[in-house]
Amino acid sequence: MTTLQAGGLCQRIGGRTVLDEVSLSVGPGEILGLIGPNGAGKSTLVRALLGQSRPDRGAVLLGGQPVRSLSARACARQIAYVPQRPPDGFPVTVFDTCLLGRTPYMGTRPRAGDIAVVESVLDRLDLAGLAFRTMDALSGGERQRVMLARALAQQTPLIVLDEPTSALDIGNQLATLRLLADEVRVRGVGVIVAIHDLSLAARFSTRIALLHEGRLVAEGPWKTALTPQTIRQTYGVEAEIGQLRDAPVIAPFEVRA
Ligand SMILES: Nc1ncnc2c1ncn2[C@@H]1O[C@H](COP(=O)(O)OP(=O)(O)OP(=O)(O)O)[C@@H](O)[C@H]1O
Repeated sequence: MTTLQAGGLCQRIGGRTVLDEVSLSVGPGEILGLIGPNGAGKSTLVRALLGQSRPDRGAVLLGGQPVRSLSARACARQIAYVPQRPPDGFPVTVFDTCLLGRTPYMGTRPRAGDIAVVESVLDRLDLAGLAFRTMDALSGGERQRVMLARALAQQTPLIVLDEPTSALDIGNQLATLRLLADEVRVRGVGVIVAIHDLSLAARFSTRIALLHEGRLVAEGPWKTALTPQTIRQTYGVEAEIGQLRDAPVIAPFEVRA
């Protein structure tokens, strides 16, 4: 199985340091929850991990190879990506959008196996009823779930998701994270998920990476990475941390004066 490793990533954009010596890795069977306030550098880090940008310093290795040395097809066979903002809607059906996830394996046309994978993923995400609706005729949350379906159809050992639950109601947020946890448990994939909900991040991640002003300020199990001190330091809020039915609950109360 494939491991994604980043070492010493530094990036300056517009005269500001947005990534500062960031090192992390994710391998099979892990969910790394990437958290941090707005502007902390999560999306910038995700772009570097995917080989979509070239950091000023540091390296990203995918399966031991520099990610930017791999062809788009080789990369897409190893990492699926769910973007922060699904495309606004374009007149392509949900089915064909998911079929795009099979592109790294296809010749000029899909085979029966590709169609079967897409059908099965749409069933699993309860999207079969929308299969022949076009993307521009979907709600924001439905579009976001189709992007997740496309990533699952890609059947990669790694999945990187940038705020995949931002447009979802609480039921679909929970369903999405449970589905990722199942992928990790059943298929042994490795997941990096950037997410703002600290309770869900703590509950579903095997490790948390907390970014602040481009620096990794804490990394490890949620109980050590998410403390009242680290939350105060990064978000500027006073938070209470508790548990309900064994699930962590992290509630913000006061914004620090
Ligand atoms: N093209 C750009 N030009 C100038 N600044 C940029 C550019 N892209 C990103 N930045 C800045 O880099 C910083 C990190 O942005 P990034 O999108 O990685 O943050 P984030 O942690 O994903 O934030 P959010 O939670 O709001 O999505 C921000 O201050 C942002 O304004």
